[in-house]
Amino acid sequence: MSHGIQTSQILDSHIQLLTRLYQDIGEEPLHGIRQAVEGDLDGIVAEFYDEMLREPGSDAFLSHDLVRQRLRYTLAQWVRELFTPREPDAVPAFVQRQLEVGRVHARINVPMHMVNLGGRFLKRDILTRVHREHDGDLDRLIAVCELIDASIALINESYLGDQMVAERQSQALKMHAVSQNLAIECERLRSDLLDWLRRFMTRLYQQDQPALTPADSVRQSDFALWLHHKADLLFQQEQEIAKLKQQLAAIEHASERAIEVRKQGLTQGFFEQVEALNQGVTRANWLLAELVSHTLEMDGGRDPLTRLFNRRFLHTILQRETQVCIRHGGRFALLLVDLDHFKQLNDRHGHDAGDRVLCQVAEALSSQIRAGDFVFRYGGEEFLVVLSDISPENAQAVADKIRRGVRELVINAGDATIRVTASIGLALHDGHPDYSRAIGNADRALYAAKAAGRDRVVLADDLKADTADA
Ligand SMILES: Nc1nc2c(ncn2[C@@H]2O[C@H](COP(=O)(O)OP(=O)(O)OP(=O)(O)O)[C@@H](O)[C@H]2O)c(=O)[nH]1
Repeated sequence: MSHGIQTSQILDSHIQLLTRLYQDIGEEPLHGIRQAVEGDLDGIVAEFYDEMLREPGSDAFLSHDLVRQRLRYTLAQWVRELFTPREPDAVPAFVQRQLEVGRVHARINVPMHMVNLGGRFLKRDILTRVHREHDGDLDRLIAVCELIDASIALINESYLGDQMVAERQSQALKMHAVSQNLAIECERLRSDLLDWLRRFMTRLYQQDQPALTPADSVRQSDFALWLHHKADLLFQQEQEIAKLKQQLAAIEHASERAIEVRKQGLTQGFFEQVEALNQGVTRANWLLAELVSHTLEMDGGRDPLTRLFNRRFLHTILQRETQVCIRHGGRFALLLVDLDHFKQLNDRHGHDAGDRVLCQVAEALSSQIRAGDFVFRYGGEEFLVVLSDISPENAQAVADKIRRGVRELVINAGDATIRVTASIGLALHDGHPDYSRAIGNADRALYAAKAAGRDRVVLADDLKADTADA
């Protein structure tokens, strides 16, 4: 998931603010606050939890046993850390930890008003204790408010950034069809450039001394206007757009040269120039088509090689699966499928053969799952299968079927035939609101499958130590 929304400027201002805050409050008052809090940290956490659970809707992300256990621990840590004196060089790491809290909230889908409410409960509880311990010392009370507010602001900032990205992704998923307009626009532009070329050539051939005005320049074509005014807004591939602009400049140059040499008649040099112009236009049209098809693939969230989903919609899909499971019961399963010794395969048979293997494995995976399941290309030779609403036994059976399916593939690579195997880590969603736990579990199971000799399925639940973070 992208965390790019927190621009460095915003981060810097948070760092500066907190650095100043810690300096202004000073060590001694902070120790005092911490002492007052530390004396009854369990009480503060318990009250917080009880109060939050009284809020309608909070059980969706608070009622899981692991959350309960972990929350007690992490909240206590958070409070302790907030009121610990901090040297300026320790502030950036502290800021990063607050941002991470916001990201977890976004992943779990905790509504922001709940976070703010939590902040208010904490403030009230902590202020009460500091007031009692320090005889209502105003400076300390203000320090408590300022530190909690600054930290909640950071958490919310990062939460909003991630929610915005998630919202954009789910909009994009829904609006996928709209991007098809781009393909139509691309066709129109390509034919516009060809039209320009035809008009230009007609003039060149008809007139010995072509009197071309600036309006005849390729710069004035729809293609050029679109490229200079709109392409930057539509596409993110700056380098490709820059190439296209260079190509347009080359066409312009070739057309000016063609006018010059035409003045000497229909010479060999003229025909060479015409040929250069033709090639320039063909290349520009090719570059445009590449740009658009790449964008359509990215927009559709598809991996260009295998046509499987890329990671783009992973967050949206897993978050929805998690919510469905929490609301309606049932479990989903994750299979992390990694091809064995793929590097060797590439080295022995070449990268193209490796690509062919990936495509066939992708097809095999897609053919083994039900209509409501998803397959993602998760990384180079790694795939993630999401099996929705499935029992542990059935998930295990699908995983085995997939493993056997990969094993049975015979892929032709020139003279050779290639066989592959896959290791699979299987994890069932355990009801925890943060789906990244299930991914972590599948990852550990995959690692165990590799370590145990590959070409096998390992179930995360069978691993002894579950070191996942809640
Ligand atoms: N042909 C091809 N190869 C790729 C692609 N993406 C990643 N790879 C290659 O996949 C290989 C993965 O190698 P490793 O991560 O070392 O894993 P491995 O060789 O499969 O070994 P194990 O996973 O331990 O069994 C690398 O050599 C990558 O270059 C791709 O799109 N096409």
